[in-house]
Amino acid sequence: MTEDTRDFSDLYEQVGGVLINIGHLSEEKETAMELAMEEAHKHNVPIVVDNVGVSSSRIRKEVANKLLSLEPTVVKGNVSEMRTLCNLASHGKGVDAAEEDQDSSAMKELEEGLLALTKIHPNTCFLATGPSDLVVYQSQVLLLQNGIEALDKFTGTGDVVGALIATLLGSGVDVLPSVLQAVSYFNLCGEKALEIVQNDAKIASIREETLNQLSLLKQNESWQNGIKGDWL
Ligand SMILES: Nc1ncnc2c1ncn2[C@@H]1O[C@H](COP(=O)(O)OP(=O)(O)O)[C@@H](O)[C@H]1O
Ligand SMILES: Cc1ncsc1CCOP(=O)(O)O
Ligand SMILES: [Mg+2]
Repeated sequence: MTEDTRDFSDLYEQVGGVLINIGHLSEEKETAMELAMEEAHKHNVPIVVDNVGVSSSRIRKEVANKLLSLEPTVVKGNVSEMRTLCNLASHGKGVDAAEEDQDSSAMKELEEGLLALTKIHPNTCFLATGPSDLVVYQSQVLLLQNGIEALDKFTGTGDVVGALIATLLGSGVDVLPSVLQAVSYFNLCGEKALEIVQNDAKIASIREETLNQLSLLKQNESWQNGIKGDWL
């Protein structure tokens, strides 16, 4: 909502959760993001960091590491971005993940990399998104399987997932259920959208219907029955 540090004292009286997205980075924003995290801790507000584009520049990686050292509640990114955070080779370009980083051996390597990170950052939950979504929190590992391919084709999908996690954390839901429900809810919105637009499966139609479903899917009280995933 803001990058103006003068806003912080008023906003922190109102917010339940904060989302720090490094997508549009600048030197000024780096300082603002660090301050936002310090203030969040003072106000006991949970923090989500979205490492947008971290595979594509040295500066982003430095910023991501600095933000990680400030103990966010959740750190997320697509699988290529999270490989960069683990110091694994990443094929990510710009804000996009690469297919080479999504196969099963790459996912196993990423799981091990994230488990190693949780040893250093036991209070942070890590989420790597893609065709399967890997959640690693302390020694727990969860692989989620909902979603549709089109969610990788339009920009801003990972951003929405980050916002949903911050919203759930901000309303008092525990860390692991917040991440699990946010990812699964968004991906089920995509699945429902594809079902609805099947005769018009153009990218903008799927996008629009996925966004419609953000407010509609929850009207089905048993939406959680559609969640697919396994503990590893
Ligand atoms: N090929 C895919 N199949 C199913 N779901 C996907 C696929 N790609 C991405 N998603 C879903 O889209 C959302 C955004 O993921 P992703 O595209 O990896 O992140 P980002 O937008 O940050 O690059 C996540 O909920 C993820 O599970
Ligand atoms: C927030 C932001 N800043 C620059 S591009 C972008 C969007 C990133 O998109 P996605 O969430 O699909 O990775
Ligand atoms: Mg995306």
